[in-house]
Amino acid sequence: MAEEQKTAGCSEESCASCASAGTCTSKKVDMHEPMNMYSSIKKVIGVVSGKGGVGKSLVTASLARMMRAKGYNVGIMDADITGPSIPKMYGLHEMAVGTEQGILPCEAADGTKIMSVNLLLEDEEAPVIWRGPVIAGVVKQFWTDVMWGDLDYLFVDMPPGTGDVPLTVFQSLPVDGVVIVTSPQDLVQMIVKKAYGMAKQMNIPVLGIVENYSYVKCPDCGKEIKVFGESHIDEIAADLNVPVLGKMPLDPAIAQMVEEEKFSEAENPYLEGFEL
Ligand SMILES: Nc1ncnc2c1ncn2[C@@H]1O[C@H](COP(=O)(O)OP(=O)(O)OP(=O)(O)O)[C@@H](O)[C@H]1O
Repeated sequence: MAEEQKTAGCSEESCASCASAGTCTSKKVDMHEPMNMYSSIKKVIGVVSGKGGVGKSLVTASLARMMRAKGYNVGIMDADITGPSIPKMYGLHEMAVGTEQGILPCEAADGTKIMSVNLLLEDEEAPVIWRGPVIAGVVKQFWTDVMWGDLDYLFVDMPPGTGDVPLTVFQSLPVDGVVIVTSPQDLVQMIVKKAYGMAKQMNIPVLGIVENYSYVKCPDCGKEIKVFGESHIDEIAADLNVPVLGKMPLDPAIAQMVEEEKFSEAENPYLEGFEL
């Protein structure tokens, strides 16, 4: 294995428990890819989940909307290459334009800049059947070849789990922090800990946890029904010493914004009151 591969992303903790500890002579190597020369990005925030289907894309877009409503310049990199959902949420169906200098992200109605594989495909319904290294290469290009312009925040919607693409993003992009999205189910503790453990090993701060599908509010009596059972997110967050940023119900109003492709007008009252 190449020296860079061995050391890049090693944290002090992972070095301490590594089989090569004490004998490893290699120095840490910065594997970050160069940002496109027409980009200036102040903060990169990854949105991760230990498993699929927890509403990670919805939380990514909600965080982007929250910062956009505060007046920040915001971008979303849809790194969920095989399951891209961000452009549709914002009603974007055009193709991104490329120039000699790079690719221009598409702009949503609220000014959010978006790049996704769906904005590069002739047919947005065509499946992406690419092997891991090709997908990882595309994600890197979203950083090196996309002309993001001046952004205060770039949110990266990661594919679920702790596989190849999250690893590429963590190694190639200067990620300032991650937000973990989860749902209140049996396996949640184990799954959140996996996502948390990966960020820690990569030396990336965990900014907090968002619980989605926490409850459903009865439209008649207002009672909160815990469809997936009682939440344990507060205990898990306390155990990991990270804040809970929000608990989101399954909300038909939010689902409708997505369905109508009008997320650029969406407000998510369940994710407010914190700084990123
Ligand atoms: N709190 C919520 N209220 C209403 N609808 C929601 C909520 N959370 C997610 N949804 C809807 O559920 C669907 C799946 O959400 P989303 O695409 O964000 O999941 P995901 O975690 O990104 O999926 P995957 O990880 O498998 O790619 C979307 O149609 C989304 O609009």
